[in-house]
Amino acid sequence: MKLVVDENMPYVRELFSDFGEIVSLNGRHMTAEQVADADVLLVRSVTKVNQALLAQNSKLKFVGSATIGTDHIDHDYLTSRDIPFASAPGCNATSVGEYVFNALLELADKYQASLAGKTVGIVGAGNTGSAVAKCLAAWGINTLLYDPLLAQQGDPREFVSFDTLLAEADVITLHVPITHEGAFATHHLIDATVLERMKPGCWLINACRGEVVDNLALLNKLKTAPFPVVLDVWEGEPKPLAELVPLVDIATPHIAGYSLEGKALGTFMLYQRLCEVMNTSADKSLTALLPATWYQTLTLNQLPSAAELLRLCRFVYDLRDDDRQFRKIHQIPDGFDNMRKNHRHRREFSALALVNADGSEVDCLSKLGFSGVIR
Ligand SMILES: NC(=O)c1ccc[n+]([C@@H]2O[C@H](COP(=O)([O-])OP(=O)(O)OC[C@H]3O[C@@H](n4cnc5c(N)ncnc54)[C@H](O)[C@@H]3O)[C@@H](O)[C@H]2O)c1
Ligand SMILES: O=C(O)[C@H](O)[C@H](O)COP(=O)(O)O
Repeated sequence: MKLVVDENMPYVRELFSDFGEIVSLNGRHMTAEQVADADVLLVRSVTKVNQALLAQNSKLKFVGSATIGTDHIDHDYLTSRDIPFASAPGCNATSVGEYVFNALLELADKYQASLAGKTVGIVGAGNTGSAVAKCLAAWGINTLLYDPLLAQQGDPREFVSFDTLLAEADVITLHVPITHEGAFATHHLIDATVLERMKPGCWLINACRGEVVDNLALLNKLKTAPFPVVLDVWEGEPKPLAELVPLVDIATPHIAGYSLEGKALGTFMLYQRLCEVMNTSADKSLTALLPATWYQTLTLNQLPSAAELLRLCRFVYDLRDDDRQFRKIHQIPDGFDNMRKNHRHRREFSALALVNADGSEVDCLSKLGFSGVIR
């Protein structure tokens, strides 16, 4: 079999070599000719999988996307061709949760604000929104959930209306898929009108899809009435609105989900699904592939202050490094994609084991709400 895969997918050879020949390609520029004789196609979010890409291929047996979002997939077309498809729901949700938590700590530090008194409005309470809520709950930070679809489905959590969210949230963080139709379409959910309705000075974080925020409206707002903004995703990726970048507090190139664990789990979930489709047993283990837990001696109090917590979070993942690099490269041709391709995968908190300088165990990660072994 021939497997055509996005070159930015870790552990593909370790997991899929038994199935046949692996051809790694640039996902953004994959062509119909390149996939014409593929038996299996494994992509990430930058490959549009549709009739234009697949029309020349009559033997495709499986398409997988190692991502949470599936807006790049023409599901109807795959169904019409009877081609099995799998994505990787939730694979990088912890990574996004930790990114948003780190971003909040950075903003609090920059503006000398306390997170304790803030109310964080989470738009979309699925896997990534819930991961953010978990981190915040562990620190006693008040959250409001807005997710009319889950509310309608009888999810037992408490939800608020969009009006309440806008009226009460001191921070709004976005965790919805990009959708263009229906009562709850998310395209430009945050537009000029909504930006005016947010509480004055409300912080805004977008780590879902760029088009959920009207970037031009945001630019115009920031020019006249600046407020704290974190953008991991941009309208028009890989070419973000150049004028917008200097006006936001933290700017990164769609890497909120780029922990090693998150990316690896995406690949692994496709491996499991392909094994099912091919009726073969999945005998490989993700744990065996990931590098060992790493250890570090830090001097920390059992209940870290905000400053200590920030230091710990920066130790695991210093968001400022990605922000600094992004500002330098975002206008260079291919800068956005090259930064993503060469991104040094950060580890999640679950991969970290901490001991105090005196050798005692540090308990603060459980306080953070992150799962994992703490030694
Ligand atoms: N920046 C990144 O690296 C990154 C990583 C992972 C996912 N994402 C994006 O984030 C999106 C969400 O991921 P997830 O794992 O939480 O997905 P999910 O499907 O688990 O949850 C999305 C939630 O949004 C809700 N929703 C849909 N429309 C809504 C609306 N108009 N208002 C409020 N809620 C609405 C849904 O009911 C659902 O509960 C993905 O679709 C993807 O586009 C980005
Ligand atoms: O939907 C997702 O899972 C994320 O947006 C994903 O992490 C984006 O990364 P990419 O697929 O572009 O490498």
